[in-house]
Amino acid sequence: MITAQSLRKRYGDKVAVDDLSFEVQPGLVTGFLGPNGAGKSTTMRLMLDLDHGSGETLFDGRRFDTIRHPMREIGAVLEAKSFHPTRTARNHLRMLAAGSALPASRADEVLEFVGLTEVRNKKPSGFSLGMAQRLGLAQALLGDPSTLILDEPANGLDPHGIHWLRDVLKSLAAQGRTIFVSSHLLSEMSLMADELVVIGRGSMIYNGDVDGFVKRFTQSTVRVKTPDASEFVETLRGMGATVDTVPDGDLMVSGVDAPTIGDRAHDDGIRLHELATQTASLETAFISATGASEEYVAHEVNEETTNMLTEPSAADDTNRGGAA
Ligand SMILES: Nc1ncnc2c1ncn2[C@@H]1O[C@H](COP(=O)(O)OP(=O)(O)OP(=O)(O)O)[C@@H](O)[C@H]1O
Repeated sequence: MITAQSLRKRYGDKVAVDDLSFEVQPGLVTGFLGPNGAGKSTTMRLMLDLDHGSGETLFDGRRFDTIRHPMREIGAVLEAKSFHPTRTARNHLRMLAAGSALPASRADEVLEFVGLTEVRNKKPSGFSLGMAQRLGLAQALLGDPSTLILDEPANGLDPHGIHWLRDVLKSLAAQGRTIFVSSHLLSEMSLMADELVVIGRGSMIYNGDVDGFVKRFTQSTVRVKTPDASEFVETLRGMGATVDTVPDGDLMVSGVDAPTIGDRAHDDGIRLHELATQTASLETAFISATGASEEYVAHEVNEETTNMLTEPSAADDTNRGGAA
């Protein structure tokens, strides 16, 4: 288990991580989410003593600096391409294995596991981002650690690679390991993570299970298919529901749950052909939860803002005229 307590980090006047405390449980995948610049990488660096700040992180009750062979307990990948510039992938891992009193054969095992056996004698400087991610994971798994901390491990992987990574992390968690992983791929995170830590501008927004996050930050909608729609709409609005009609005539109802709608339809003799609760996506919940804490806000995409990219300004016209 990881216990992070009161983590804080400033860069000059800027507070990058602001009093973050959370626990990461073994046996589960915990996703670490936040908009760009929210402080995820800084938090991970603080956890691993790679950055100076305040607060404390305990791994199964012990501080990082008291662990004799950290690679055998904590596997981490914070930067995809941080490998020795001249060594081959295999030698890079063999050196690390030696430093942690692990057998050299372990390098080949983890290379095989991540699918890099064919390129093991090549230098990682020539690797694609996806290959570098696989090598990073191999490095993290070298010491068969009980804890994994991975910053954006899916970045650069193709769809097969992402699918593979998900299966790997879920099965490592099922073995009882503690997995803490950041990602911007929310659809992937919704398939992979059991728990979430969500931050914005360095502060905690949510810590708990994925379903709880979606429920807290979105409103579920009930799709109602009925031949008596025009009659039932008024009833539903009278119950305080918000009702929209979609093109096929179904009603999209929010503010009242499906059992309440079904009971009322039954009482009023309304015929229901379908009643389905539609839960919002993790992406919708993320946007709702972190919108106010977004640091880098782009223009909304509409015709006017798109034209900013394509229409030459008056000044440009003048310049072009001058140059002609
Ligand atoms: N070395 C640094 N010097 C100054 N400011 C920094 C430094 N590193 C990070 N920051 C600032 O700290 C804040 C948190 O950055 P961090 O990289 O931890 O965010 P992040 O959540 O990992 O972002 P992203 O999702 O874009 O990778 C940002 O505002 C960033 O500009």
